[in-house]
Amino acid sequence: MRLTRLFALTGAVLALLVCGMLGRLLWGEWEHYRAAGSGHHTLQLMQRAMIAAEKLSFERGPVNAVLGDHVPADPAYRARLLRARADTDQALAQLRRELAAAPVPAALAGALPLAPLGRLDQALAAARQTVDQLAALPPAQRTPERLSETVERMFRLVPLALDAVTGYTRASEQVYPRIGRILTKARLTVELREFAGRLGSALTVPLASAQPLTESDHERLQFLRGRIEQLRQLIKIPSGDIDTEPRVLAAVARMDQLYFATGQRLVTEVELASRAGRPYGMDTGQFAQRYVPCMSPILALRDVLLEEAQAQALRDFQDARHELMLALLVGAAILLALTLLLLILRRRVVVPLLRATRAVVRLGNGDFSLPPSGARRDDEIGDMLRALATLRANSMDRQRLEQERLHLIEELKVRADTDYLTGILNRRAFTAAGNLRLRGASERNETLAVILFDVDHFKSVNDSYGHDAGDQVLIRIADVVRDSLRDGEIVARYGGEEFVVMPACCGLEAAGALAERLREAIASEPLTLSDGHILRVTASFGVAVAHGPHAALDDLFHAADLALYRAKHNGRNRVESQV
Ligand SMILES: Nc1nc2c(ncn2[C@@H]2O[C@H](COP(=O)(O)OP(=O)(O)OP(=O)(O)O)[C@@H](O)[C@H]2O)c(=O)[nH]1
Repeated sequence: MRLTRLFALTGAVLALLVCGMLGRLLWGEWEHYRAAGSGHHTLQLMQRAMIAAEKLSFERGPVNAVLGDHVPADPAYRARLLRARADTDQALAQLRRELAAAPVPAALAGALPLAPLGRLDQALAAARQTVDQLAALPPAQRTPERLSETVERMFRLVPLALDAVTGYTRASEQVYPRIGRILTKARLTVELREFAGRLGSALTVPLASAQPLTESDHERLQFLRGRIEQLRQLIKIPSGDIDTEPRVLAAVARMDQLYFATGQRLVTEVELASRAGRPYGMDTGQFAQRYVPCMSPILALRDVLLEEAQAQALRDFQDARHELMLALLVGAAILLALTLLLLILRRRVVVPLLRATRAVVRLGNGDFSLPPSGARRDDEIGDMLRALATLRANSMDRQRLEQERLHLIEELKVRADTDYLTGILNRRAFTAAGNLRLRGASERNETLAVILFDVDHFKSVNDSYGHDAGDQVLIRIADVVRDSLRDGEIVARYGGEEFVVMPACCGLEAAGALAERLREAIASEPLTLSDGHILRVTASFGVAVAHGPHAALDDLFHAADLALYRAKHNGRNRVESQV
């Protein structure tokens, strides 16, 4: 796999892993944040439902007062009843608005008892109608049965509202278990308030009719007291930090003092008066005026608990939002760091490595055009690039040396084949070339000729003008002969003042003619020495040919040498051919 692809793949896998981890973290924080938000909302719904239940309980007080009064009822009692009804309607309307404004999460919708609210509306309208009808009757016609039935109808309203409270409490506990215990206590206080109200209402009929309590009334009072005490104990069961909160402790103490001491003593007084056959000394309205305020600490305790739960939910909501923001920031920082790390790795490692690889490949191909960059870096990549630069310099040196060596070999080769004085081929090179040509001529069944010539009286040139002048004569003769030859014809210095020519391909006659032309060229060319002297020299030529598969170069030379000898002997400056 290519390095770039491996790097891209590694980067993608790393990014995926980090994104997965961050996604998991963010999802957890988001869930926490949402749960805290939902908990906060359902808590508000629960509070609204509790207030509605409380208002329904309150409404019973003015109802009892109106039903216990004459016709028309005391306008103050009537006004209280209307105010209580308006308060109840307002509380229910607020609960509905709250529900409509910010619906609870779909998962909880089933847990929220919306149906009881509809039933409550119908039951409330019917109960109020019954109250109004009974209040319109003269007190004598308000039989205990009708009174207790009407009061019972009012009683039945509260459980419907409490159903909603219970539903919202469960929903709150479900989405937000942290405040579940506080909410349970709050719900118990609502129930306690309801039973406290019922305890008071149980005295409505006897007080309204100024009749003693029946055994059934006593039993009912007994039952309600038991349930109230039970609820009181349940509320006091320790359930965590909330029980040590000073505000909660103070609210519980006030409830004990005002309701469980004063309020219940009032009920006991009525009971004792009934048993002793004494008048009660108060009607229903007067009883309610003394008893109802004693129940307010119960609701105060509920409010304190709810405020604590709200505060806790708000704190958690803010904490969750803070945590979510922090997780988002940390996530963004991690992603940024990863991206930067990958970019730095790419820039500092991968790209230099790829460049170095390209440089090495080019070096291998003898191309030094890409100098490795970044050799100043103080790290391993820098070490590698410096080593690469050294390798490149060494390779360049080696290539230069190799070129010099080849040049030298070529030069040596030329020198080995060249006569140092005249620059034409020397005897060794001529012999090699001659053997090659002779072999080729034998194969093709052709004739090969050789012309051997020697400068006449050369010793006297040396003697008369000096050795240097002799050298100049030899150089000049070589030039003259070389200029006279055609392609494929070679000339060599055979030794001393003796030269040899090999024509391209010709017989004895043509070689003789060539020798004659060369002789004439030498003889007719005046040679000007460096000191200004002008010389004319001649040469004698011997021509011989070889033919056939067994021809040897030595024999050919020997034959030419014999012919040359004859040319010398016959007067010099002439051409003699093999006989
Ligand atoms: N200047 C010079 N002289 C050379 C060189 N090689 C040989 N000689 C001289 O050539 C002369 C040859 O002389 P000889 O063999 O007597 O022949 P010649 O004087 O040419 O007489 P013939 O060949 O009989 O015509 C000698 O004096 C050699 O020293 C050379 O490279 N340079």
